[in-house]
Amino acid sequence: MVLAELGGSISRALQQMSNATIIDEKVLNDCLNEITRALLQSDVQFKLVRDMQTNIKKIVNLDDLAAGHNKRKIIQQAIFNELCKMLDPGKPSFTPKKSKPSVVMFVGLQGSGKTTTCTKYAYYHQKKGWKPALVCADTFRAGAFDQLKQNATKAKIPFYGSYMESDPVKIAVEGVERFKKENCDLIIVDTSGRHKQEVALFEEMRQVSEATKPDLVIFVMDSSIGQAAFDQAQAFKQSVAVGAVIVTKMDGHAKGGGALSAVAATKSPIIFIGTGEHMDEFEVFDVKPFVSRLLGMGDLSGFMDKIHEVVPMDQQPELLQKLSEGTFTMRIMYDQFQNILKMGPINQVFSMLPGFSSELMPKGREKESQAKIKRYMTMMDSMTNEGLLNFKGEKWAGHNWIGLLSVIFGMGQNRTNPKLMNESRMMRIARGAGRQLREVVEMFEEYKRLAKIWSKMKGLKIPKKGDMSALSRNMNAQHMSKVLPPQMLKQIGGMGGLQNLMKQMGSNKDMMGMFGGGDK
Ligand SMILES: Nc1nc2c(ncn2[C@@H]2O[C@H](COP(=O)(O)OP(=O)(O)OP(=O)(O)O)[C@@H](O)[C@H]2O)c(=O)[nH]1
Repeated sequence: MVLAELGGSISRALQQMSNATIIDEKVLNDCLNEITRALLQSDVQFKLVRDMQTNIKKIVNLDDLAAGHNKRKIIQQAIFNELCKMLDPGKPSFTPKKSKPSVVMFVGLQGSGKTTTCTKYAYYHQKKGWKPALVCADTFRAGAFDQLKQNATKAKIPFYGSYMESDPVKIAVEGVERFKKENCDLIIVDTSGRHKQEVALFEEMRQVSEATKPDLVIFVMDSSIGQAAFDQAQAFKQSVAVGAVIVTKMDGHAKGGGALSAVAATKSPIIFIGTGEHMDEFEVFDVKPFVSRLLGMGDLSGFMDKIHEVVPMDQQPELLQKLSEGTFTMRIMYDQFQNILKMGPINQVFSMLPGFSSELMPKGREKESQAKIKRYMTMMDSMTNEGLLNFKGEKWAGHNWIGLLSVIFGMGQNRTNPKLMNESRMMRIARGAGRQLREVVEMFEEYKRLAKIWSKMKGLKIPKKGDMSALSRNMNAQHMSKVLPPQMLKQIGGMGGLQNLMKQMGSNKDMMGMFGGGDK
């Protein structure tokens, strides 16, 4: 994932500092130099990096800190805050209100992903009960209207545009008027991304903006543009009142530091990120959880939200009921595998867990893990005929997705040969699924390990959507150590490392803040 390397480098710099016995000027400088180098390599603008370094040095004056102060904590907090500051211009963007018509104009260079992002933005709001509409005011690029029309049709969103009209201002005004009459509450205007001359493009943006009077102008940028981001964002800002940024292609291999520069240039927050070509690959952007993930501190609230997002509402009470009965069946495992596959890029989910930056997840493992789940599901499909999906190998109580993920990533406990059922039944399952007997045995091993791990998760309940208090009450190192899979605990540095991590984050409340939580 984008910025993963940056996160990895910063985490390492912090870790090295934590390993030092005494935190003196040299240790602090080494740590800051390492972070500076990482930021510059990620294409973050030089001035921003220099300012960050100066600010941290101002906050962390080692001479002034009395002996009793936890210097590590203060330094880490300062770095965390400065990174957040870089991404947070300090004022929120305009937020459209449902049932009150808002006009949102999208600007950005051709190829930035503007048209795709317009549809994603519309689709996102449509799912939340809005009535969005799309207007294509790009008359420069042949095919622009067709592309928007195609996207809009797929998402069942009304659209407006013209093959004949060459005046973008006229189309924009007509489209906005029409959709206002039709009571649409989110009217999205897509604009050109290229002109014969750059000056003409910016003049056109100014005119469209003047004529449609948008409530919000969103600047769309490709995360891979590097150092060019600052100038590009600033150029748009000088022509129109950019109020928010959306960064696209965060799923690629770009360095991504340009995103930070765009925030500085426009003094506007990033509100969403694009993480793929598909309509659903679009995420709300929150600074604190993002930086938290970047530094390998996890984003538990995002993780929980993701779970609530993918476990269908109607399945949630039934699942919880079954769980409280303490019965873990193959059917439950099957359903949860299905949900995990829906969770989207598994890497992304993984990076929300504390102790992991996404860099720690080796490339290629993602596909392997997904293939493994699919393989197990095929075998379980063949069990349906055997009536085995209600099979209960272990009694268990409590549930935890961290455990499930750990199993999928092969980080569970020692393998033991499960004598769960006789060989002839297993042979039948293998034949039915067109797989080897050894693979069926492997699946049962996974099942057994899963049940065993989950049985240890008793007590950590997934809180209701938006309610993090239950989780926060449960959060102490002792509990976390039981909840985290052994491999993950090892990554953090064992019980000591976990206690350290939690101490460094300060109180539970602070920690939930770091994890993007707190009751919302
Ligand atoms: N991987 C990935 N591809 C994306 C993302 N967003 C857009 N794209 C792709 O980027 C390419 C360009 O996107 P468009 O939406 O056509 O770009 P545009 O900026 O609207 O271009 P103009 O309409 O010419 O101004 C398309 O192939 C999109 O599918 C993203 O978040 N991730």
